[in-house]
Amino acid sequence: MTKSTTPALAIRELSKSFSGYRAVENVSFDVLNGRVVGLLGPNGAGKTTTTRMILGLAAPDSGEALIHGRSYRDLERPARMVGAVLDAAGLHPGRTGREHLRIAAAQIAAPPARIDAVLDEVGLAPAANRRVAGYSLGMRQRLSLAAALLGEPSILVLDEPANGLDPAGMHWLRELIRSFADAGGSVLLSSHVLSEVALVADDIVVIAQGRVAAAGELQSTVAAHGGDLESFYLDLTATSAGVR
Ligand SMILES: Nc1ncnc2c1ncn2[C@@H]1O[C@H](COP(=O)(O)OP(=O)(O)OP(=O)(O)O)[C@@H](O)[C@H]1O
Repeated sequence: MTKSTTPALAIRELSKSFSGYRAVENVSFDVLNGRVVGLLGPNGAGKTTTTRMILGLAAPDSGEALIHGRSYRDLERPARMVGAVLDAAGLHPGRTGREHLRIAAAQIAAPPARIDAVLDEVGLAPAANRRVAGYSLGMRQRLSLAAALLGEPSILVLDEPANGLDPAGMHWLRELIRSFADAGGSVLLSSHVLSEVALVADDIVVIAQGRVAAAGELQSTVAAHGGDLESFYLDLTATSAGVR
């Protein structure tokens, strides 16, 4: 893991508009080393757009997203720094899980031995030689996570990673995230499942209508409000029920 006193992720006044529509406005927050940060917000709040800017998949209009002090596009070996699970839709149905990982490993020059290691880590080894077309949603999520772990990154950016996982899978994912952070890694976890976030996150960032509505250490932030994470979240986002 990368040891550093700078934040693993430093999001600084990020803004992004689409055809004049301000999807993300002046968003700033940090993800510190060894912390799990839950990124929460209603549909259309700007979470995915923020995540895409962190990963260099969308260019901000202003502001910056720094990964250990550098933008994603300036990283020499980004997959060794950041692993991302955005959605499982990009998987080719005709390829096996192992073939997917072989291609991904070659792209980032990860040693072939990593393929079996990550298959074991995500519990997909028994299905590795089956075509992705026959995978359940939860198995596809596990495969995406395996690909994210190939480069042994110190940061994980996960967008709805629990989608499709069964209760045992959710428990497994929580343990994986927790042990990743306990070993010094950092996790940005975007999720609508508040109960999952409450169980695993150290810090939360709530985005509503493109802006940061609240950010801070989970327990103290929720305690200061009184009630639980759900009532806190619902109060903060009450004006943005329904998509923008
Ligand atoms: N490529 C794009 N072109 C035009 N508008 C976009 C584009 N990407 C996102 N938007 C708009 O920006 C806003 C923020 O979208 P974003 O996907 O970031 O929200 P989100 O918080 O991830 O939502 P969800 O929880 O539903 O995934 C939405 O109003 C969306 O319609």
